[in-house]
Amino acid sequence: MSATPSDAGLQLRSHLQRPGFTLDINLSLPERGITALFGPSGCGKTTALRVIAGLEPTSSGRVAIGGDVWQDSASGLFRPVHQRAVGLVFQEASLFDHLSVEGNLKFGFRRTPNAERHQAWDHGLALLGIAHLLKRSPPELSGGERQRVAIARALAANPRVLLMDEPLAALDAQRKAEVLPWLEQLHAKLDMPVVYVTHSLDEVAQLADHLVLINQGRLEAQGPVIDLLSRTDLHLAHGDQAAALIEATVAKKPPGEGLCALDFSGGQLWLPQTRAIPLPPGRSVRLRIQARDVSLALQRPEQTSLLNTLSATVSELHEDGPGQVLVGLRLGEGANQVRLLSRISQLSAQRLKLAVGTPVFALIKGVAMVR
Ligand SMILES: Nc1ncnc2c1ncn2[C@@H]1O[C@H](COP(=O)(O)OP(=O)(O)OP(=O)(O)O)[C@@H](O)[C@H]1O
Repeated sequence: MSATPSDAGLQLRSHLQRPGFTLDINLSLPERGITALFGPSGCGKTTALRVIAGLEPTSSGRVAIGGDVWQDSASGLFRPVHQRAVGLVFQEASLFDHLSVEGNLKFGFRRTPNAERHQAWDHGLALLGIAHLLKRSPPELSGGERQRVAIARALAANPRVLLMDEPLAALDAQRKAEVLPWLEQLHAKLDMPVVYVTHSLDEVAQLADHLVLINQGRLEAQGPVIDLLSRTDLHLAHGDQAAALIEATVAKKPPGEGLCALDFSGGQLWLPQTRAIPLPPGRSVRLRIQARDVSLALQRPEQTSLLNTLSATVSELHEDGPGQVLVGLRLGEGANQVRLLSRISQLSAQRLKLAVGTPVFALIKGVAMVR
């Protein structure tokens, strides 16, 4: 069956009943990029991943990728896990200790047609940066290296979809930071959907292109991660972790020694140049701006050490915890408008007489370049 635009990605419709838990979701995921499944513990993220993999035979519904149907309760079709082209990566890298890294990767190849092996081998080694580890055995690898080998092994099977269940959860902060850049490039370099279960908003901000929010077995929202993180009707925009993401481009001219300028449709942001080699002009980056790092003023402050002050318009106001207000802001014009969040005290909002439509200046104390 050939793929049509409507079914080119991954379709998942599942109804599954357990004592005290029901999964009832209907998802349509893009054919490329990283989709993060996010939600509280026990909401059904791992179960959704297992349904895609064919590990939950009691689930009724439909699973299809690119027009290839793996499960369809209406016609009684259920392909078991070994007949679904899925790459699986778990919290703990389940490598064979008695085999070298090379042996583990070759095991991943066992169902890959010979003609496809050479390219998949080179691709996997380069993508995960593990060519120098081939002769080692798994006990001789760090936790981060083990996970990179586990991902390469999952890719060696030439899957249609890569399923990752909290692949960084068992690693300490330093190892996580070591593996994240490798995961980050998967979204651009893999020609397949990656479904990524996580508890970490940092990982969502850095890795995800698309976000699926699950709550108590049900779909709360799904869409591009940039849209969802700043949607004030969703819980992610509230509380101390609230932050907006902005896609920007490195500008041609640095604004000063040791600084980097980033253009986006709402203006320009300046950041300290933290890398020894300056980022090339035109390079796309993703920025994360926390709501608590955005203050508001009615006039542009003339004398301030802050690097970034942007004109914006108040688009929403919501009470957000005791004495706090979450302010939704719009920057830029028309279809290219960008959303930002600001969390200020209720007293400040009253003093500034903020209302929807008030023009303000957003004073930005911190900007993190997350990718
Ligand atoms: N093998 C099982 N048998 C019975 N119930 C299960 C089983 N595995 C999970 N559950 C239950 O199903 C529900 C969903 O679990 P699931 O592991 O999918 O959640 P999760 O969102 O991945 O959680 P976490 O973030 O804590 O890993 C929970 O109520 C859980 O207790």
